[in-house]
Amino acid sequence: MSDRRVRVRVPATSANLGPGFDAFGLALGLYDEASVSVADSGIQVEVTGEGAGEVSTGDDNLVVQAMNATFDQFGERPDGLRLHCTNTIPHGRGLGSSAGAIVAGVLAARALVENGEDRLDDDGCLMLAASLEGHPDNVAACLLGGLTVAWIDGGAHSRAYRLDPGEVSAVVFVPNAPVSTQAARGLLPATVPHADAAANAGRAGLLVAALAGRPHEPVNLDLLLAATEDRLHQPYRAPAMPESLALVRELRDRRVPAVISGAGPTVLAFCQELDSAKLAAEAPAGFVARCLDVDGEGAVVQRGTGNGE
Ligand SMILES: Nc1ncnc2c1ncn2[C@@H]1O[C@H](COP(=O)(O)OP(=O)(O)OP(=O)(O)O)[C@@H](O)[C@H]1O
Ligand SMILES: N[C@@H](CCO)C(=O)O
Repeated sequence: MSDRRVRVRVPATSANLGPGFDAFGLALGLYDEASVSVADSGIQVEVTGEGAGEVSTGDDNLVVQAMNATFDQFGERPDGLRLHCTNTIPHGRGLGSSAGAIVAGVLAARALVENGEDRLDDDGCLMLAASLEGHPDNVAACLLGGLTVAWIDGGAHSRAYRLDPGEVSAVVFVPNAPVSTQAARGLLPATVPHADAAANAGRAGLLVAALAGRPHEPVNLDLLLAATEDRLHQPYRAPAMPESLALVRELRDRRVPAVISGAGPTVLAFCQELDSAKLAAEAPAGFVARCLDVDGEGAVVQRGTGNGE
């Protein structure tokens, strides 16, 4: 092991953004932090904030699983680990908590291994994290920050392209109860009508143009309204999150570009920063609203600073 301590900060992410199912991701300014130190024996996990008292504190903790999967790629596991997670990303809400946990684990393990960066490059981390998560959209945005478009080459190799979005803010409306990604994916049909796929392809292209067309200039929200239209996943998920779909419809009727964030049930609405507080104040009963900036940094690793306590 090279460093015996490391701290990793990972952003929340919103996947899909409407038409980009399993492809688009946006990093948001809400963060989890994992502090890890190598110990002589055993695994000790402490969690504060989101997930405390709920997620496992054993070997099957998601951050630990991702660390062990990464150590196994290097063919070396430390004798013991201390992990302290300080979480603010809510779980099972469509804000990329599982991707954050996986990316934190992969990057922490790589930083703890001798010459880790030379032996597992950033593309390798993306591939490993995506294989653990099952799809690449959230992990890509979590690793790289900004707006990401992810795809899978040859059925196995996850890749991603990062863009800087123009000036835009997000308000997330987070419902009280979670819906697991697994359950929300279970609602999707095996096939979709060709017309729906064609409609989504056009909107997905428009979304990249609308969000990333002019860095440092305000995003055109009228264009973004059209660009965030989706037919591939949101309608099928309505039975699991009817209030969220109703809120998406209500906001869109008022010309606010709103989507289901990731697998839901959070609703993400795009706006200009000046309007975000007003929009958040209109959160209906059952939702807690937060104004979030886009994160441009992605995951950040600090060596020698994790105390694992
Ligand atoms: N920091 C964490 N530590 C341990 N386990 C976590 C952590 N974050 C998420 N998890 C696990 O992942 C589950 C949530 O994952 P899930 O994929 O269902 O939702 P999500 O990632 O929050 O949303 P989405 O994938 O739609 O963005 C939690 O219930 C928990 O088991
Ligand atoms: N693309 C994924 C994101 C959630 O992890 C989905 O919608 O199921």
